[in-house]
Amino acid sequence: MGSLQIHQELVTEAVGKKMCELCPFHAISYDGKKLEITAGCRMCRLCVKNGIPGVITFEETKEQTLDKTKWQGITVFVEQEEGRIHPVSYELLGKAKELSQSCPQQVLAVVIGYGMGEKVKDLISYGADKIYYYEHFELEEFDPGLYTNILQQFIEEVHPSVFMFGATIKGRSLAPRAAARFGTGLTADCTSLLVKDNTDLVQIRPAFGGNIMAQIVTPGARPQFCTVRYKVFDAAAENREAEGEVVYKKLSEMSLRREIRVKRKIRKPDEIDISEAQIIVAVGRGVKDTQGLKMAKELADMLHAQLACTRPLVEKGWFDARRQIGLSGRTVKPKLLITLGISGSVQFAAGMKGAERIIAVNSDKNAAVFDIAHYGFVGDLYEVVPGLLRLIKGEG
Ligand SMILES: Cc1cc2nc3c(=O)[nH]c(=O)nc-3n(C[C@H](O)[C@H](O)[C@H](O)COP(=O)(O)OP(=O)(O)OC[C@H]3O[C@@H](n4cnc5c(N)ncnc54)[C@H](O)[C@@H]3O)c2cc1C
Repeated sequence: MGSLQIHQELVTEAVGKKMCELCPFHAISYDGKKLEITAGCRMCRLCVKNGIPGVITFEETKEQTLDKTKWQGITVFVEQEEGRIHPVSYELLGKAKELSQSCPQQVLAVVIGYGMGEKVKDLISYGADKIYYYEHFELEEFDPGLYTNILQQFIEEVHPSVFMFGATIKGRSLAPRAAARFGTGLTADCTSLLVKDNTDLVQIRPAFGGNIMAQIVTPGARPQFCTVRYKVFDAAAENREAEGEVVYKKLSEMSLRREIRVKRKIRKPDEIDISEAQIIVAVGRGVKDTQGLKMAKELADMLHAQLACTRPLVEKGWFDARRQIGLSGRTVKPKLLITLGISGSVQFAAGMKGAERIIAVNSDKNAAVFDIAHYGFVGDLYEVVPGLLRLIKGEG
C-alpha cells in the first residue's frame, strides 16, 4: 500500500501540461499553478514510471506493527427487535463456532437491548462461549449512534479479533460506523469466511459483478469487520449441554449519550420476505407477458410458494425489488426452488445456490441454469407449466 506524492516545487507550466497528457485516465489536472491528482486515479503509476522524473513519486505506507495476539475472540453482534433475536444471528454463531475450531479462540456474542431475560443465556446453547449483555431501558429502541458507542466500549475493553454482523438494515448501519471508529476494514456481504493461523480473517465475496470471488484480508488492523446476509450460512445446531457465561455490562456515560430521540413509532405492515420461504417459484425473462405471470402465480399458489424473480423483471417494473433473488437482491435457501425462463446468470445463482432442490424450466438446453439445477425441463414454459398444473390438479 502507498500513495502518490506530488512535488509541486518541480512543477512548471510545461511540466504540468506534460504530466496531464500522459495519464490514460485523465486523472491529473493542472490549473496553471498546481498539479493535482483527481478521484479518477486508478493507481496505475504510469505518471511515476513515464513522467518527468521526481515530479510524482510513489511512497510506500510504512507497515504498522500490530500485535495480533492482543486481539482475540470471534464476535457476533446478536441483533434483536422487541426482544426477538434475528435468525441471522444464529447463522453467524454457527459460522463463528466453526471458525473458532480451525483457529482456537472464544466465540463472543454482543447483545444490546432491554428485558431480554433468558433469551440471552440461551445463546450459550448456540455456540457462544461468552455473552456481553448491555442492558438499559434507553437501549430498547435501535439507535445507531448509541449502539455504536456501546460497540466501541466493548471493543476497547475486549479487543476482539473478528466482528460479524448480519447484512440487515441494522447490521449495515452499525458495522461501518464501528469500523470507521477503529480505522479498520469491513467487508460487506461475505459468502464464505476462513481464518488463518495468525487470526487473519479471509473474507470471501463476489466482486466485479459476481464474475470473481475476491478474498479480502485486513492484515494491518483489528477488529476485522464483516457482514453476512441472512440465509448464507447454516444456523448453529442447539446444544443444551454447552457451557458459557453471560457478562452483564454496565454502561459508561459516554455510551448512553443520545443524538436521536424516538418520539413516536409507526409500525410498518409486515413485509414479504422471500428469504424465509420454503418453496419458491422464480420467474425470469422467459416469462414474457401477463399470461406467463398468471401461470407462474397459479403454480406458486398451488404449491403454497412465494413468487420471486430475476433482476430484469424488477427493472421492467413487474415486481417489487424485495422479490428479486441474487447478488443485488435477496439470498434464498428454500427446500424447493422452481425457475421458469431463467438463464442462470452468476449474479442470479449467487442468491439461490443454497436451495435444497432446484427444478429449472428453460427452452435452451445449454442454459447455465441446468448446471445448478437438480432436475431440468428443456421446453417452452408456456407448455411445461400448464402440464405441471394439470398434473398437480390430478388432471394429467
Ligand atoms: C452487478 C450486477 C448485479 C446483478 N444482480 C442480479 C441479481 O441480483 N439478480 C438477477 O437475477 N440478476 C442480476 N443481474 C443481472 C444478470 O446478469 C442477468 O442479466 C439476469 O439474471 C438475467 O435474468 P433472466 O435469467 O431473467 O434473463 P435472461 O438471461 O434473458 O434469460 C432468459 C431465459 O429464458 C429462456 N426462455 C426464453 N423464452 C422461454 C420460454 N418460452 N420457455 C422457457 N424458457 C425460455 C431463455 O432460454 C433464457 O435462458 C446483475 C447484473 C450485474 C451486472
